[in-house]
Amino acid sequence: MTSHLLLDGVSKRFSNDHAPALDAVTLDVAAGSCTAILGPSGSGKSTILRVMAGLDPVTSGQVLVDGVDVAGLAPERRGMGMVFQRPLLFPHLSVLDNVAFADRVSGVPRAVARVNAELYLDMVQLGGYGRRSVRELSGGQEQRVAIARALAARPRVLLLDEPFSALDPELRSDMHALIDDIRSALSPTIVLVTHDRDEASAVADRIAVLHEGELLQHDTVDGVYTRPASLRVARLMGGLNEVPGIIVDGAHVSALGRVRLDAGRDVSDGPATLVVRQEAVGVRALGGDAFGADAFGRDAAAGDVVGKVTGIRHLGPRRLLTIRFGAAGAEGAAGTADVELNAELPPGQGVAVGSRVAVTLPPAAVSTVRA
Ligand SMILES: Nc1ncnc2c1ncn2[C@@H]1O[C@H](COP(=O)(O)OP(=O)(O)OP(=O)(O)O)[C@@H](O)[C@H]1O
Repeated sequence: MTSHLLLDGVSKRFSNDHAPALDAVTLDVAAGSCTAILGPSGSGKSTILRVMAGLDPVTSGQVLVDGVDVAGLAPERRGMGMVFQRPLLFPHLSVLDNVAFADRVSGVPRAVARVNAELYLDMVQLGGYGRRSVRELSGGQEQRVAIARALAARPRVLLLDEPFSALDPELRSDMHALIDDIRSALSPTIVLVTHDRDEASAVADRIAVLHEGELLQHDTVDGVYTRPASLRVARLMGGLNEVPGIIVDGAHVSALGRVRLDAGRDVSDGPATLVVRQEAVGVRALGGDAFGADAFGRDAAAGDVVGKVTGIRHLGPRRLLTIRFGAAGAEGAAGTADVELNAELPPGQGVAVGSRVAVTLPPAAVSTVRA
């Protein structure tokens, strides 16, 4: 029950007066995998799902399921199930009959359809709720029924359009676990639209980043976080550190000094902006204990660069430090502009505004983006 899904150069224009909602998007989703479509409001996330589902026709390009162009197929014949932000259940039907609906439409006798529906209700942990009216359900339960109803049509591709955005954080993480269960039991190909990067990384194997209808990057979760294809992707993924400079002999040179780059990256000479996640920056209080990411260790002094803490912001139990380098902070490479880095620290040892700290940038976490 799984299919390979390919968008090949898909564009969608709602009107000639406006920019396209999708602009020559090529997106390859492997059978049985889960891709999250992430992007700001208006970037084309819902449109991409709607053209996959056949709810909107493409302007150009193709949607291929297992290599077959589905342009001529009506939505219900594409082997896809869709779940929307609002569950859109049939209010006049019981929970069980909502889930049995797809079987009933395709001519399965009521008794058999109801037995099948029970199986899908069990899968979404609503066994025993079948006789209820949908009006008696909580928001999270309604969304589970909507998922069971989509699964009962045995889709090879499951399209989820922000289905959890109206739920509170605890329910959302229950739903993420439910998606894992569904993947283990049925292995459908899943495309999930979300504007929440934490949700994308919790649920998906890969993230596709959309901006103004353009696919900026489709990569593993680690890939989009630690090897962003552009500064826009880095920012959309919540990256805070951008250090302008120049690559010379395999190292990035800036106010941070020379930062060695992983040999596997593009290290050809020329202007480039260094990006490094705030969680990956190792910080050590000078003269004090080490803290920050353990992997860098307190003895990793060789690559350290010294700066001054100019700000601290609490992020729940963690803290986000702003550290300044260069003439206004501490030691920096002569002749280069001042620069700031952000470093996210786990709970534990304190550091005060004004303290001097040594910062380590592990080569595996450092990436560069061409200007
Ligand atoms: N039916 C339509 N008619 C005209 N323009 C549309 C239509 N649907 C979407 N658009 C436009 O296409 C672009 C992409 O819209 P879309 O709904 O796909 O974005 P989105 O990323 O899902 O946004 P959001 O996160 O706010 O839901 C927007 O500029 C939107 O105004």
